[in-house]
Amino acid sequence: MISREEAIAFLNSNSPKDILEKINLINELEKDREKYITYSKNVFIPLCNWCRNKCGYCIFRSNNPKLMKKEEVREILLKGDELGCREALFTFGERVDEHPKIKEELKKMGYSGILEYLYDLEDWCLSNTNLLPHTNCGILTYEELKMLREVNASMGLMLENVSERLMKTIAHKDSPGKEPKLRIEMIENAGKLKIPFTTGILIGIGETNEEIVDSILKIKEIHEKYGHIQEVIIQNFRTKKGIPMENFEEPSPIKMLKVIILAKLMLDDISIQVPPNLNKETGQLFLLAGIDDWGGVSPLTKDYVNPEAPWPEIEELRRFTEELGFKLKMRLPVYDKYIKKEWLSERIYEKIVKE
Ligand SMILES: O=c1nc2n(C[C@H](O)[C@H](O)[C@H](O)CO)c3cc(O)ccc3cc-2c(=O)[nH]1
Ligand SMILES: C[C@H]1O[C@@H](n2cnc3c(N)ncnc32)[C@H](O)[C@@H]1O
Ligand code: MET
Ligand code: SF4
Repeated sequence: MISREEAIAFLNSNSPKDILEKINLINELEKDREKYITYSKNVFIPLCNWCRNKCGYCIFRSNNPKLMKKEEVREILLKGDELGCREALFTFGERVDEHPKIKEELKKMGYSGILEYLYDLEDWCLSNTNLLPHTNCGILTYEELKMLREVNASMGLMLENVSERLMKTIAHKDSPGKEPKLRIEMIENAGKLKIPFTTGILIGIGETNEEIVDSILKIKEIHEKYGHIQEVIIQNFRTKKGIPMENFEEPSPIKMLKVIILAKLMLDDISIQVPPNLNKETGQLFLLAGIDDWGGVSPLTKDYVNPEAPWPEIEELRRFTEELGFKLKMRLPVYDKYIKKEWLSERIYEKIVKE
C-alpha cells in the first residue's frame, strides 16, 4: 500500500519515471485477466434545476426554478427504454422543495416534498420500463435514503473533497451542503443501509495535493467499514462561461493521470470511473493507468452538468477502448458484484434476476 506521504510526494513530483513505474505496476497487477471497461447506457433526468447550494463551478443550477412534469419524465423514460437504456439517472439540486414556487407546484400535484414525487416517478419507472433508477440529488437523511433504497438500484453523492478549507473559498462558500462532514455522514449512512454507492472527487477546484490524497483515503476508510462503494469518479473540473470560477484553470492531463493512478493503487477493489465526454482527448491515456469504467453514456439526453460536452457514440467509445486491447461492456447502474439479495431491495433484486 502507498502511504499518505508517498502519495503526496508522488503528486508533488515532476518525475516521468515515477509515473511510468506506477503505470507498469498497475498493468503488472492486471496482466492475467482479460479486462473489460464498463459503461452504463442511461437517460439523464434533471428533475429540478434549483438548488439550495451555489457551487462556484456549477452551471446546472438556475435562479429561475423549473420542475419537470410527470409526462416529460415518463416520455424520456419510455424513449430511453426503446433505445435499450438500462439506467434512469435522477440528478438534481439539493433540497429543491425549500423554494416556495417548487413547494407550491409539488403541493398542487399532491406531494408534500420532492422526494415523495421522486419516489413516485421511480416507482413508475420500475413498473413500466426496463430502466433502473440511480439517484444523485445531494444530501439525504438516513430515513430518506432508506425510503429511496426501495426504488433505486444504486445511489450516489460526490464527496467532492474532504477539505473544510474549501468551504471558505469560491468553490463552496455558498454551499452548506458541500460540508465534508455532512457528505461523509451520508455516504456512511448509505453503507449502513447496504446501498451500492457511487462517489467521487472533483479535481481542479482549488484543492491541494494533500487534500486530494486525504479525500481518497477517506473514501477508502469508509469502504473498509461498509464495503458499499462500487465506483469512485475522478471528475475533472471543466470551466464554463458565466460561472464564478470561469477563470480557474482546468486540471492538466498529467495531473488527472496522477490522481487516477493513485486512486487505482489505493482503492483496491473499487472501480475507477472517468467520464468520457469530459476527457475526449485524454481518455485513452487514462485507460493505460487502469481506469475501469466510463460511467453513464446516453444516446438520448445530454449531460446537464456539463452541457457543452456531448456523449461519444457507443461505437466510437468501443473503438477508443479496443485500440488498447480492452473490451467494452455494458453494465447496469448496480455493478454485478452487488447483484445479491443483501445489497438490493426485494423489488429491484427480483426485477434484475427475472430478466
Ligand atoms: O452524466 C453524468 N452522470 C453523472 N453521474 C452518473 C454516472 O455517470 C452513472 O449514473 C453511474 O456510473 C451509475 O453507476 C454521477 C453519478 C453519481 O452518483 C455522482 C455524480 C455523477 C456525476 C455525473 C455527471 O456529471 N454527469
Ligand atoms: C454531479 C457532479 O458534477 C460535478 N460538477 C459540477 N460542476 C462541474 C464542472 N463545471 N465540471 C466538472 N464537474 C462538475 C460535481 O462533482 C457534482 O457533484
Ligand atoms: N446537487 C447535487 C450535488 O451536487 C447533485 C449533483 S449536481 C447537479 O451533490
Ligand atoms: S453542483 Fe449540485 S449542489 Fe452545487 S450548486 Fe450545482 S446543483 Fe447545487
